Amino acid sequence: MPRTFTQIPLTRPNTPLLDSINRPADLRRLPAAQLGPLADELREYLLYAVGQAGGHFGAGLGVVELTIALHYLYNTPDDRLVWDVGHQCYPHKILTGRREGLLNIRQQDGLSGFPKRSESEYDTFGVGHSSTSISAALGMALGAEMAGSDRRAVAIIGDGAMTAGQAFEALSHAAHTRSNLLVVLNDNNMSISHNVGGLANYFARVWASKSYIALREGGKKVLSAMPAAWDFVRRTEESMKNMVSPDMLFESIGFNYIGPIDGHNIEELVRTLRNMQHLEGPQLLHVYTTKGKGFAQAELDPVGYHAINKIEPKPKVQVAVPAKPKSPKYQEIFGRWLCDMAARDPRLVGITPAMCEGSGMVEFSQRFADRYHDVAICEQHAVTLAAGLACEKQKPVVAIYSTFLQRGYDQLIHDVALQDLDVTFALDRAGLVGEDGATHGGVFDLAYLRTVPNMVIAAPSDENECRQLLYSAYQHNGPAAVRYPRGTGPGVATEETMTALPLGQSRTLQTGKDVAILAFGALTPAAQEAGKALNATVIDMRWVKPLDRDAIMAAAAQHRLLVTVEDHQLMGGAGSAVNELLLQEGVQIPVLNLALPDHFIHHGKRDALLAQAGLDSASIERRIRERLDSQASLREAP
Ligand SMILES: Cc1ncc(C[n+]2csc(CCOP(=O)(O)OP(=O)(O)O)c2C)c(N)n1
Ligand SMILES: CC(=O)[C@@H](O)[C@H](O)COP(=O)(O)O
Ligand SMILES: [Mg+2]
Repeated sequence: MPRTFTQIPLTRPNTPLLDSINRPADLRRLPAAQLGPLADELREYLLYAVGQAGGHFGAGLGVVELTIALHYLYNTPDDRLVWDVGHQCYPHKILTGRREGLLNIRQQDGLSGFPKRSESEYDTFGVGHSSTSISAALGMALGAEMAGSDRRAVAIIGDGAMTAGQAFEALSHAAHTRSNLLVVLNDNNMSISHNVGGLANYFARVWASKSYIALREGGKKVLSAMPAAWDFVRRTEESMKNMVSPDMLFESIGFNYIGPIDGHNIEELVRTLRNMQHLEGPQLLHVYTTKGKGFAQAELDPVGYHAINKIEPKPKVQVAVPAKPKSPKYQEIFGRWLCDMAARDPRLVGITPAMCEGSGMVEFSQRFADRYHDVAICEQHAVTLAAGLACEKQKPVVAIYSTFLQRGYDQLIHDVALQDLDVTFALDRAGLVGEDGATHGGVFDLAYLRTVPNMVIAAPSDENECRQLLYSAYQHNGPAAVRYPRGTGPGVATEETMTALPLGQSRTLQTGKDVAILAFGALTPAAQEAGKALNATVIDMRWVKPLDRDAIMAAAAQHRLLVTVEDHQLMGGAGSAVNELLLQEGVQIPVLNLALPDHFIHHGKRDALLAQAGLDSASIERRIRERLDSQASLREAP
């Protein structure tokens, strides 16, 4: 039985067995009887390391035994393990030579919080977004077949990730190719929030069906190579399964379904996986686990312990510091606006694809339960569902992380914008997100949204602007997006009243000379600071689409240099939009576009990453001065 911990160790625990494993080959030399004690040590080390570094917590604790069993039985890295989402990969990283590196996970230059091909040969596929593992593992299985290799491919996917369409697309195709692919369904009955929907209910019923479990336990675990005496048991089992088991689902698709088994019973895991290892064709092993397993509070509160912050050491000397009122995060500004708006407008419907807490929708989900839809990890469905609601004159608000809306892009164009439907997109985590890194960067949305006819896009510069622009976008009768960043803003108090700000109208924050800074969104305070030092004009543009044409033309006429500032890729972003406008208008003026460069920005602290990209106030000021200097020297040149 795995041990249960009640405290996160703050000093390095003694883990002699774990320390002897520097690669999975070391693990494979252990006698099976040592795997249980190893799981205890691994779990304790995991608690310690995540306490030191912060990061995803509950999911990793839930797959300690599964990770050990898979690396024990499969010849990794030659055999391919593909982790879905990847937030549960910390035990995998510990066993694959990155034990000490875990202390710096998600920190700049430290390990990535997700599997990453450039980090280790054991990380067979880069992830972060969910529900890709079966497709990728199937591709690997087919690739092995083509190369005449007998290497195996295993996808490990959670019940949350299994709700997405792509997972089913891949299952269906795997059934067609009959490839040697193992899908391990790690079912803990949790997404980040409680997993919702028919599939989740189905899995829960299976696990609850003790009679089926008892029958299966009394019988044979793997249905292959079955002696004749098992025929009767098998027939009985088949009929039981038809009542309660998901093999109705998976077997009718074309998978050989085994399970559910207890994913914390390492002996049973090893036995079952070993039996399945050489079965031909697509296999699905259903494993039942507990999110947060082994840490009492996380087991009780898996939502709260999905991820944790680093545990800060207590200062030796306590200094009395006057408490500073905590600024709300943008997600809270959104959540409050959503409740206020819903109280006013009975047509408002709030939709989240499995990100209730992160999107600040907990209060809304409780107060307006009949108008709240957590659709599970189904971004595409979320967008088209909203389109359908809008057809019926309801007012859907899709709260979605910028990075995850990438999944719903065709739906946004084809189902929403093309029909000019009245859907509001609250795009959270726009810009760099920090510790989650490149997989989660919300740095493409302006490029992919502003090319779409009928879309309007707002980029608020502070908390009150966010509230007012959400209101304005909601009032707009058509598709509208409001993008705002992860975390807190500059601390501007929000006005209770909501005022619709005119579409495509900016506000001038200060008037200066020579330089006009056109700031889009969250970097406006940094731009303003730079603008003060430079005595520049600073305009909070508010809208990326439509642009405030008149303000830009006036700024171009009155200054020597236009500067655009945004936390988005340079290509296709707001600065590009300004360039296009100037070109179309035939205006010739030097322009400096300050935005993110054309490479992926990996994990680290958001502020530090922005500074490195030259987008903090000091860098903005320096880059503008450099441009002014080079313009001056150009003018002086003979
Ligand atoms: C496309 C996409 N949408 C949303 C998310 C955010 N997300 C990360 S983990 C997670 C829950 C996954 O649940 P499950 O697969 O069951 O794993 P568990 O955390 O339960 O181990 C969600 C919604 C994501 N990573 N990718
Ligand atoms: C793995 C994943 O996709 C989520 O857990 C994500 O890390 C949440 O990000 P936030 O912390 O910004 O809500
Ligand atoms: Mg789950």
